[in-house]
Amino acid sequence: MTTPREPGAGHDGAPDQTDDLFAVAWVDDPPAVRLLDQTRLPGEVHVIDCRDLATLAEAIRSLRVRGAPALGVAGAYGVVLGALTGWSPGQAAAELAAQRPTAVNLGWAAERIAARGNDPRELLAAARELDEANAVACRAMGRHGADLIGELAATPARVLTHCNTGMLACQGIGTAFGVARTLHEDGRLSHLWVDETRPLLQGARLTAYEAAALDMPHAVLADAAAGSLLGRAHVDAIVVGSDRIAANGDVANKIGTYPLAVLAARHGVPFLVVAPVSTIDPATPDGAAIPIEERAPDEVRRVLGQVDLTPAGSDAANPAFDVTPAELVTAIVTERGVIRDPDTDAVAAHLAPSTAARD
Ligand SMILES: CSC[C@@H](O)[C@@H](O)C(=O)COP(=O)(O)O
Repeated sequence: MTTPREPGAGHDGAPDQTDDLFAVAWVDDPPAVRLLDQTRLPGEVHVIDCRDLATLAEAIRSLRVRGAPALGVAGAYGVVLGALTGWSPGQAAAELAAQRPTAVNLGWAAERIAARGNDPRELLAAARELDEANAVACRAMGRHGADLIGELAATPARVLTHCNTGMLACQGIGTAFGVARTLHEDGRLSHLWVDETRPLLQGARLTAYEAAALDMPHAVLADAAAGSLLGRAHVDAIVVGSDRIAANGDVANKIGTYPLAVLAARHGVPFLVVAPVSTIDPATPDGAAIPIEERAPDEVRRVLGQVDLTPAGSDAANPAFDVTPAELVTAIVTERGVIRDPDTDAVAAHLAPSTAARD
């Protein structure tokens, strides 16, 4: 199956060259959470329909759907699916949230939908609302982030990013990738440097796929090459997403993000974190309290499950995320605007006007 959306519908109402791309969709008959299987990209555009919670849970665990905001949408529709297949909404939310412990959007969205009661029609309406709000938030983040780069760096800018934070991770145009895309649409992106993002290569496989589909000037690099590019002044700004932002502004994101923040500080380059307000978790006081997902050693020992890299007897460490201390973050960009020099007070002030938007 390859055409999950109406041709030309776009992801936020605006037609683009990536209309066949999506992360998550709801299907009515028979009820299913439809996913574009991201483990098969870029080679194959393959769609799967999850008709029960166990199938969806496996898909989330194995990164067929991934990226914090898209996980939130999958969790939201997952609660609807659960309610239609014999689960209580609360149990369904807990089951889904347990699959990816670091990405706070998953549990947040699932619990938010579950709190709406037991009527599947009511749950579906709420999940659809959340899905659509994501796309709107992405556009706002893209604009705020692009304008901030225009202020902090020379444009057209050479931007470096990590992992995949585009429409595959978000449904809308993306978080960090949405900033690069907005710069591109403005004619202010000179080049996008794409970290390959070991071990699962979300940058090489997914971000490059989206950048190519949008004709964005880009190049993939080995993660370890970022320091060389910064050392030679080939990077004007680093822009990343996040899976959870603590109340003090510490940021969890894909493993390899923290070294980029250190490099950015060393070279005086702005380090921007772009994420919706729903990624800020006021219940997590600081980075040390963020649960870090440990994944299977084989993801490191074998290339995409196919080629052995290490001798049979070698163990491997595979933390999926790292934590960047707030002091290394130039600014956090949300759909509401910019948190400069984030700390506990600045984050609280950003949330203050309408905590209801997150709760
Ligand atoms: C907009 S997405 C922000 C993060 O979710 C993204 O940078 C990331 O780390 C994704 O990790 P993944 O393990 O692929 O789900």
